[in-house]
Amino acid sequence: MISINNVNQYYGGTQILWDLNLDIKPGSCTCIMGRNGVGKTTLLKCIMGLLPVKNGEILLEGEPLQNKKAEFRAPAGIGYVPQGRDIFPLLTVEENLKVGLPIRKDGAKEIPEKIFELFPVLKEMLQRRGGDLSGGQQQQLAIGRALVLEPKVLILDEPNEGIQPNIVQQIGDVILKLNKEEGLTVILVEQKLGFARRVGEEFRLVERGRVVASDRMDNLSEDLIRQYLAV
Ligand SMILES: Nc1ncnc2c1ncn2[C@@H]1O[C@H](COP(=O)(O)OP(=O)(O)OP(=O)(O)O)[C@@H](O)[C@H]1O
Repeated sequence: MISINNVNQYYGGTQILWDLNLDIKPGSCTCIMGRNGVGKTTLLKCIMGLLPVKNGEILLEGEPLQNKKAEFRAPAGIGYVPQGRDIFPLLTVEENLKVGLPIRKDGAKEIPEKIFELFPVLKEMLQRRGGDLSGGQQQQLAIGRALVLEPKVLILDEPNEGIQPNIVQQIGDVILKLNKEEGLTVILVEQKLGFARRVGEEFRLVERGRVVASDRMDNLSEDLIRQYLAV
């Protein structure tokens, strides 16, 4: 579904991603894990075209993405929920959700009802400003906004950071439903091991800008956790 081949990325003179290779299977839920600062967010931003890669390939269903502008990602079928959510605080919930509609190829003008089935709180708060929502509600809005495009792949960067446990549970339920029942491919940067084990089928461990271990989540051993995740 998404293949990343030998990607190198730099901030100025500092190299962050080193010949990084990653393969995401269609219909899988893959957790990208690793300690703080190893390059997980940088990797997602490269996939989204928000950061340039020096060399290497990023393929979506075999099509190269790495030289295409960021605006190409959403119409190509990639939904993105960035770290820190990044909703529009002065726009209403409804306006936030409608932002992506013009990109839809089918010309749909209305927010799909499914968004409100997944996140009923968004329907109750349609006219509320995004910035007035709680952190958890903003996260649900950010996920809802990405889903309005009915993407093929949903990429989430630490969706549970700073979120209260009952909303974390709900976000987990939504990810499982989208992935297991609807076959949506999910890529998730996740630090919380319990959450990663609950929703993830596959893991990729990142260390110093490289993927150092890839396997099924069932095979995430105590040894790997000690080596690459424990602080
Ligand atoms: N805009 C930037 N300019 C320079 N260096 C940066 C920039 N953004 C990130 N970095 C550095 O790149 C490295 C990787 O950062 P990145 O945010 O990708 O890590 P991460 O694995 O997502 O960490 P975290 O779990 O803390 O979010 C870090 O050393 C970070 O300090």
